[in-house]
Amino acid sequence: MSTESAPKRRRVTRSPSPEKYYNLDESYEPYVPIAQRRQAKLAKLSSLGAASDKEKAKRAQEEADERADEEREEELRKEKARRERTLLMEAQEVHNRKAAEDAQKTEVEKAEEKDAEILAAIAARRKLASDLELAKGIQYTEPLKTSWRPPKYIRERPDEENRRLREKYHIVVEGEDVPPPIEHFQDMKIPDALLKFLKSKRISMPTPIQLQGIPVAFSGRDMIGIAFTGSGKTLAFCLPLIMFACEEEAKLPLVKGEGPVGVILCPSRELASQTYENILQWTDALSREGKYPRLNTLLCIGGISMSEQSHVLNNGLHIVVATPGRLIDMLEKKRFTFNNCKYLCMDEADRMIDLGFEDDVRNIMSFFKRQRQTLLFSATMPRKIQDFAQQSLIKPVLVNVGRAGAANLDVLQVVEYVKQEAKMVYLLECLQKTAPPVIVFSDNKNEVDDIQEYLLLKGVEAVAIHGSKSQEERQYAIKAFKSGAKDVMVASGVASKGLDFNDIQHVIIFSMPKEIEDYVHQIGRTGRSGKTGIATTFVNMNTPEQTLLDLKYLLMEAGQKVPPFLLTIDDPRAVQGGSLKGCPVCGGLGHSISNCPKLEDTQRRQMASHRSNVDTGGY
Ligand SMILES: Nc1ncnc2c1ncn2[C@@H]1O[C@H](COP(=O)(O)OP(=O)(O)OP(=O)(O)O)[C@@H](O)[C@H]1O
Repeated sequence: MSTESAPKRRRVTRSPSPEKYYNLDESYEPYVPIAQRRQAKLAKLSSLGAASDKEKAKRAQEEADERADEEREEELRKEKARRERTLLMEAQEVHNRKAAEDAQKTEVEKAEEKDAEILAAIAARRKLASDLELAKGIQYTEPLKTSWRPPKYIRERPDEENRRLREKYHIVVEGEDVPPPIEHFQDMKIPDALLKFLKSKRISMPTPIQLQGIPVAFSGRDMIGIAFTGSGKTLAFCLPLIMFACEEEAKLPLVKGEGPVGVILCPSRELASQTYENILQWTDALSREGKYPRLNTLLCIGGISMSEQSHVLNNGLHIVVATPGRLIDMLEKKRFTFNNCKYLCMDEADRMIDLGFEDDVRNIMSFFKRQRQTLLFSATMPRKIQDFAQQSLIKPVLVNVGRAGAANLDVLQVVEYVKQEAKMVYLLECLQKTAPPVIVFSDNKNEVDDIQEYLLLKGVEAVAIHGSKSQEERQYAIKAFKSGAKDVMVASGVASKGLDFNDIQHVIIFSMPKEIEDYVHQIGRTGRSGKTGIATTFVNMNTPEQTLLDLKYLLMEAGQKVPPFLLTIDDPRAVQGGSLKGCPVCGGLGHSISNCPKLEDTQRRQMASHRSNVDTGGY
């Protein structure tokens, strides 16, 4: 509306109207003068006074009820508080009692309790058996039967004589009805053709692990075989499989699509290749004279083309030597089956069962359709792994030559303190100690490459091998080194376990591995099959103290010279008066399970949280 067009009005001042200042809805209360209000109140009061006695009594009752309710609530509140106080006091008492008990416990006892808790958590691991067997509750109770028997004179030999023989060869056995030790290959009923071949390789008398292990395996028994590096374990588990395969082939020849009858599992491709080569030599020697059948063996490892071995798969297959990954792949693709497989051997078994491979092993076991003979071999086998493995074996026999994890006594161990920056130069000097071949170990792949480069620059013929190299590079390095074309092989842990190189003169450990078991395997590349060798190890302030302690005790156990800087390291357990048992997880003598380098940090953390959950009732 335009102000122009509106009619002009006179501005009038008026008192504000109720419409302007108040909202005229139900809430509007007109003004009541005070005298009028007093009048109304009096009237109301007098009407109240006139209320019936009944209503008064009712109101009084309600008030009494309310008061009673309040009192009851108050009582309950007090009772609850009293109970809470009692519980708190009890908890406090328990806490005080526990604190007093703890205060009385020595540090050693506390440490032992903690170790026991960690061990219990490890023991709770799932049994090492196929999921199918576990699910169906299949449990075999008797070992497999074989037709092999020792000669009569050995069968009739008194137990006392068997015990004496074991003592003579430092063999410790555990288990029921352990088959007798046999001192001569001939008495093991090994075919002449094979004996002749072994003799040509200067293998004429069985080593301790062979003289007890082969009769155990020939008898069809499950076994755990532990003996130091280079003591001939490979023959001890391959020979029984070869003889078993011969027997099966003689009974009913295998045709395409049938077999294998036995499998050997290895933790690395290199070790599997080496075992495969050995089996080829031994089976060739057997069949050469025509009395024994030709056996087909398949190498089943990653990084190689399987089509090259199609001729093996086109015939009946007797033996498979494999690494877990490729084996599972082949089984899943049904390139062969384990329907008739009755022999499973795991070389370097502690590694196979160890955290990384445990599930693969279970998976592989689930492909077996019938009872099998299971054998586990290694130079290092901590008690905990032995116990764990034993639950999965049927009436197993433990054959132990020397302490599991002990160093080979044929290796002269030298430990030197070398500053980090001086290592390369000192390595050159060290290489002069012996003639080639020499292996240099470092667990760091980059360091392996650096060392090789440095040696090549200095004119040393060196090859290198580690897990990041291609399979061809790895094969080339091993071939060149084995053939003597190269003097030095620089290697990471991959080459340490089980590899059998001819007459290694010297092993140089450029970087001390954290786990003492790895050290034992690494120095074990020299001093094999009765020869002697030298191992030089560089340590410095980067080497963890507990590793140095493990090393110190290992040197002492092997009667080696302990350098002064190792002698000065005190063992906290000894200082506290604790017992100096080997770690049940890695076998290291210088620490307990709670600071075992092998128990990975994450696992330790998991266990700690398990413990605190139990402590606080958190489950
Ligand atoms: N009875 C024997 N007499 C002499 N030499 C043997 C005998 N048995 C095996 N050897 C030789 O000893 C060497 C080491 O054998 P093998 O590789 O089986 O040792 P290992 O115990 O498996 O060692 P590692 O623990 O390092 O794997 C091989 O060269 C093998 O030919």
